[in-house]
Amino acid sequence: MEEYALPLNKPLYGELEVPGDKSISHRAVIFASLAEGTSQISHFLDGEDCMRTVNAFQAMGVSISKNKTTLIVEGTGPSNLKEPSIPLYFGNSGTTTRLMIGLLASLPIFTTVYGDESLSTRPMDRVVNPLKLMKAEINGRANGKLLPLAIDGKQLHGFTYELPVKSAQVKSALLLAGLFANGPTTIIENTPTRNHTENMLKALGATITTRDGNITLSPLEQPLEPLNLYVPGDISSAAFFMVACAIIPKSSLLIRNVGLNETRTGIIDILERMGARIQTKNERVVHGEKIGDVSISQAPLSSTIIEGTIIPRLIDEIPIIALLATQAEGTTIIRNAEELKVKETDRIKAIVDVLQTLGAKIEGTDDGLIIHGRTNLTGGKVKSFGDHRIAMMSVIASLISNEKVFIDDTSSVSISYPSFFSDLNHIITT
Ligand SMILES: O=C(O)C1=C[C@@H](OP(=O)(O)O)[C@@H](O)[C@H](O)C1
Ligand SMILES: C=C(OP(=O)(O)O)C(=O)O
Repeated sequence: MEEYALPLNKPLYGELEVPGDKSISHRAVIFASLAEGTSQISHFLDGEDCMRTVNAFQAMGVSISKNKTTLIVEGTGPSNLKEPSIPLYFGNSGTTTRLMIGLLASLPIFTTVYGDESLSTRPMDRVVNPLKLMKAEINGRANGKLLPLAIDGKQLHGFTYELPVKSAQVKSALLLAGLFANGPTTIIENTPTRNHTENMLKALGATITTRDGNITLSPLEQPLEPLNLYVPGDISSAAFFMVACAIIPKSSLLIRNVGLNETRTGIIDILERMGARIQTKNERVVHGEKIGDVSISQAPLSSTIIEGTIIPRLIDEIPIIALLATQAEGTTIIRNAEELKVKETDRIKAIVDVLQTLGAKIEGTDDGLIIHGRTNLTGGKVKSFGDHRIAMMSVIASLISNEKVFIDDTSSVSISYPSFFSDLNHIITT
């Protein structure tokens, strides 16, 4: 058990820039590798998940070098990607896996892909089944539902597909496959999910239209252009400190250069709605993505209902939003968030387990959570289930608990936020 003897209830104060956005970092490596020529990606997130994507392209012969958080990618173009001689290991990263399955299915190479224990339980049929409709040849455990998978890549058929799950990973996998198909691909999305793939494809010269939830992509006729990209700060990482500031008295923080793409800013809407003092400033568009500074300070909070189209706009922030709700007056209800059950762990169960242990009044439902606030959190021994977002939520909970919180393992923070503890130490007042 690790001990969290961080200064309890000390305000957070100052300025900070969080590491690059995980979703954009993955996509930047993929498109830079598919482009022909040299790309430069600065403020890249060098967390474990994004490095899995880097390693996959290195195994296919792409030269990628990293100097601090700047990546130089010598894109080979799709036809020069080599067949990897060993299986590709995707660790804990759902995004790497789903996106790469889509791409690999459409390239003329044979690959096998696998992951860690958590990833090996996560559903892959959500990408494998539609790819099979495009005539992909993919086999794997449980009839292709689970890793490991063997992918016999070939030219696929363009198609029209209505997404049955609210998932940007599925959408992106099919768009990547569609880039090299023999006709256009249309994805119908009833609830908008993060649109970084579409934004980047547009910026790099692909023919793609997005209207009323219909995304239509034409196969590439010429190579993608190399990128020169600054990756905005990850709002999903900033969310931990936004919430910490909202619940610790006398806190005040400015987080600079945060990605403010509207498909990701549900956390800001919820903080505003619950009464936190939060403002975005200095908004601008950098390489097709909105970016700005976020200032936040503590204020009395009230409960809310979180459901419907906002859910994909804050899906990864639900663990920290649950903690926020324990500090708000009244009952907060989260619905339509069944996707939480197939993340790194069943996050509905994990959130309830951690917060109940710390004395919160919280129950899980089939598609969300009910949280009765406001409660003073006690200390206790909690398990993070090897899930980075549960570990970081538990650390923030320790900051407002009356007694010490012991967390079994926090090493998973390096999956999405390797500098989480040093950033926290930087803004914590002593
Ligand atoms: O496309 C992406 O980069 C991501 C999409 C989301 O997953 P789903 O598409 O499964 O909802 C999110 O939870 C994940 O952290 C990153
Ligand atoms: C769900 C997440 O990531 P992934 O699906 O890429 O593993 C996450 O980062 O919270």
